[in-house]
Amino acid sequence: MSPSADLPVDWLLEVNNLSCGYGNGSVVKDVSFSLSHGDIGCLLGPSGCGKSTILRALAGFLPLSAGEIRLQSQSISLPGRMVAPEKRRIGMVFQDYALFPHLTIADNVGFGLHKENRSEKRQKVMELLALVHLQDLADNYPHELSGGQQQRVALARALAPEPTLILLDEPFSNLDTDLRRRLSLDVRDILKTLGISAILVTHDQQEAFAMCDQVAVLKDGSIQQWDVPYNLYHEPANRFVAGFVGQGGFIPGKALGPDTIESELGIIHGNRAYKWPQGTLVDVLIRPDDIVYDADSDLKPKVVEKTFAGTSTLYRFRCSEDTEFEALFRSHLDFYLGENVPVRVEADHLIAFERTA
Ligand SMILES: Nc1ncnc2c1ncn2[C@@H]1O[C@H](COP(=O)(O)OP(=O)(O)OP(=O)(O)O)[C@@H](O)[C@H]1O
Repeated sequence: MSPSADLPVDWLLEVNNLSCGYGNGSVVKDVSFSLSHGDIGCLLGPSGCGKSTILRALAGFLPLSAGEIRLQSQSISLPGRMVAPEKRRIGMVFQDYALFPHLTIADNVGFGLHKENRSEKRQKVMELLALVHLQDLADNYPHELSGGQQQRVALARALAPEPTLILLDEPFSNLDTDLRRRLSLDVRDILKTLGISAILVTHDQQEAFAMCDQVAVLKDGSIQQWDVPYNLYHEPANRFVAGFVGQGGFIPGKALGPDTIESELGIIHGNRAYKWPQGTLVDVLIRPDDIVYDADSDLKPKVVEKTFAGTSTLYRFRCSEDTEFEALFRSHLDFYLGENVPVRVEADHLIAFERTA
């Protein structure tokens, strides 16, 4: 859980109004967020939005043009002043593992350990390898391991110097879907067990939601919302977040009252009051799980697309040219293309934005 806003917080990481980029241009603009001790944060967004650039600034590889980065209340980056990367106590795990091919797994993990004597080092390395379930492969070489195993070694190596913060740059993107799901949960467990905070960069929102306590959704170098996954999905701050996070699309509507909207799907009541005057034209977010099958409903949109996905089927329905939406039904509810299906809206969260065009 994140601390409540009215309590004084002992932040591990504070990023205040950070701007940075390459050459004279700013790629990241006025980014601010804070991470508390033991939390896992995420930078989520489309390709090119600046996720890795923020990570490079956190690691100390990129100077700031404005703002400040503080770690454990110490300033580590300001315009014109940076603590060197190796002095930050920040570990990194990359997409391509970046293991040394000529070193054994044990030597890879122990590479950054300089203070310990030989036997202390071996003991620490074996403890870390046990943590990532690879103690039996200590004397093997990287090329003898699978991608998932190599990424576990990379994590163990990053954890060895006991960093304050770990940065994970798309660490699972070279792995197949099943493995990346399992490994992301394993990594979360390991970090939580050790109480180590992390920032994960990913464009996979399922991974972000499963692994992280706080997520920043980025667009064009700016944070659109920094929040817990539940709020990003159910309380998106703007239209971009609403469209980027989760499935769903917008249908046109008209405000009848602060929490009531009239649309081709009927009157939609919500859980929040908006300040629009009555009659305001709005776009309402409809998620596939907001639509339920109801044999008694008079609303009977037509199936225009159908995607079978095993236990469920995703339907695309059309009421009119302006009003199309998706619905996810258990696959025993089997309808044919062109069929008119009785449905109704069952949305706990009313998400709508004033229509701009
Ligand atoms: N070394 C560089 N020199 C100049 N421009 C760069 C450099 N690295 C990245 N950029 C530019 O900065 C912008 C943000 O890149 P960044 O790698 O931070 O995006 P990203 O969100 O991590 O994208 P992806 O998900 O594709 O990795 C892009 O427009 C990119 O072209």
